[in-house]
Amino acid sequence: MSTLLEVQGVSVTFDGFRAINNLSFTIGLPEMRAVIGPNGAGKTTFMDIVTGKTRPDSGTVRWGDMGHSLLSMSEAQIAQEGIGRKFQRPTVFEDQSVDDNLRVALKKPRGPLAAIFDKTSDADRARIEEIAAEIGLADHLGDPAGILSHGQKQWLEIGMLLAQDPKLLLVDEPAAGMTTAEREHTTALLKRLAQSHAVVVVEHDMEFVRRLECRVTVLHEGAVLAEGSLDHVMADARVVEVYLGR
Ligand SMILES: Nc1ncnc2c1ncn2[C@@H]1O[C@H](COP(=O)(O)OP(=O)(O)OP(=O)(O)O)[C@@H](O)[C@H]1O
Repeated sequence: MSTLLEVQGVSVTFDGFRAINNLSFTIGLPEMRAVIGPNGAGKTTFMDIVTGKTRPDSGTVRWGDMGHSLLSMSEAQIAQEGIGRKFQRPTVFEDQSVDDNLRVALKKPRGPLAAIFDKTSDADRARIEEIAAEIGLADHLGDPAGILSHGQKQWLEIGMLLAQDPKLLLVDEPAAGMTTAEREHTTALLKRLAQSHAVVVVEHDMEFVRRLECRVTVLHEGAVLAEGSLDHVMADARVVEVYLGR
């Protein structure tokens, strides 16, 4: 496993309030990591920093073998580098088919002619089918995304991220609102993806985190409070305090 992302000594202040406080965080490739922490711990702000939406006041964010700084890149450049983010609410194109949703998400140079003639090459076709099989929607390629269940929409959005060939996937509360069967499917999908990607899952649901069977980072007041297996961090008195002491 090599280091893919290294956040070091990062701080962010909003109107005098220090939301991220000297945060350091490293993730390798491949790896699955769960990030947990009470409300306001800084989980969303952490993802905003990695994707370039929020710029830290101090610290470094390095990426890849060459340790390129993400802080000098735009949000679009960071996405291009291979960082994909999935927000909690699915944002698929409801009127378009599953197939079309995946096709528009494919990473490739799109000149004006490609857009006009809308050609799908054999390689694109194969990639769409491969992704649809991976996310469990191979039998739904012709269906409008709007008729999919909540869970299926979430998987489609993960598929749309995969179409961009990311190295790192940031996934915000993937299990929220899912049925038990959908949660199991999601766990299996994320675990498979983590064999060849870095996957960071921000999640409040401890049962879901347990099923991911991965290293857990606990954030509190914008810094890492504890790190290790879920059992390890949950046995830490400081972690118990921040969860139960409020
Ligand atoms: N743009 C902003 N302006 C002012 N304060 C902000 C801003 N963004 C975040 N904060 C504050 O920074 C702190 C960290 O917020 P953040 O959303 O990162 O926490 P979180 O761990 O994702 O919380 P939750 O689990 O509730 O989503 C909070 O106290 C929040 O109110």
